[in-house]
Amino acid sequence: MTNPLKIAVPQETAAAAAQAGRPLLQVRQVSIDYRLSDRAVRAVHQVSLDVHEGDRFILLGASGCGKSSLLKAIGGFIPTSEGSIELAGRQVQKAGPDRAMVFQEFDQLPPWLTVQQNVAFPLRATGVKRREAAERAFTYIEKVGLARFADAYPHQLSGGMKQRVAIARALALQPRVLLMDEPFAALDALTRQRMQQELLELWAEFRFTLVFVTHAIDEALLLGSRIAVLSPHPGRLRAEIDASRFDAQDIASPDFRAATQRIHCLLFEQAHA
Ligand SMILES: Nc1ncnc2c1ncn2[C@@H]1O[C@H](COP(=O)(O)OP(=O)(O)OP(=O)(O)O)[C@@H](O)[C@H]1O
Repeated sequence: MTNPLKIAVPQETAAAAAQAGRPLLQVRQVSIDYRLSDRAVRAVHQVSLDVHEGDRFILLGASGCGKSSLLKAIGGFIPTSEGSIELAGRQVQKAGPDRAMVFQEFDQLPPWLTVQQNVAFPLRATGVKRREAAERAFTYIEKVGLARFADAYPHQLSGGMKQRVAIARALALQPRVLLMDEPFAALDALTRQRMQQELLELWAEFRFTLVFVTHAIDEALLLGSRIAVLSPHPGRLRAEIDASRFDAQDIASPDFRAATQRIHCLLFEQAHA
């Protein structure tokens, strides 16, 4: 069955990029500094990454290593100090609907809007007609299993349900890249596991390109097809790991444990470097 709501890919750009064999997202020698009143803090130092169409790309590192800063720069929310970020061959300079973001916080949904309105609102803001926005919003609300809650307000939902709404809202925009900043970190362990599984199911259906920030090694191995391990403060690219062979059934396997150990060593060694 064809899916009319498959993530939209501008054909000419995608074809051109694919023809040139270029990654969808190119991060080149990017550094990010924050200016404080008396000094500058370097959060990210000369990181280069290639993210290809359909990748589930993980930015993994200890707290404070600059993962969120890098994600925000990809989103166009903060500037880089040096280097460049290109999406489909175009320089990222500001935020845009081609990069939808899901955050960790449960309060990312305007509380005065229903679930349906929360998902439809950004679509309307990007010029989608009212009826199409309503239909598309409801389709994605169904996809995340919240059809019965379309008229509920955020305060009537659990943390996991709010994150599902945030995911539906982001996917409904049909972005070129879905950016997720530790979206499950504030959930209890069981809900987190369920959400990870659901995210993989959504990916299997829509094959979106995902850039996902986490500090949890098991989450990175489960969700990622590729993992960029970042060293601590300022974040530098320490290693890139292929994680495409793992899924939920592998968690107890020797291969999964070995990969966990290897990443642990990378993080541990660098912490003492
Ligand atoms: N707005 C800001 N102003 C000044 N410094 C900042 C700002 N945001 C982040 N930083 C600093 O930049 C560094 C990287 O922060 P960032 O939040 O990107 O790291 P992170 O790896 O995502 O951390 P966490 O996992 O704890 O969220 C930290 O030292 C942090 O204190």
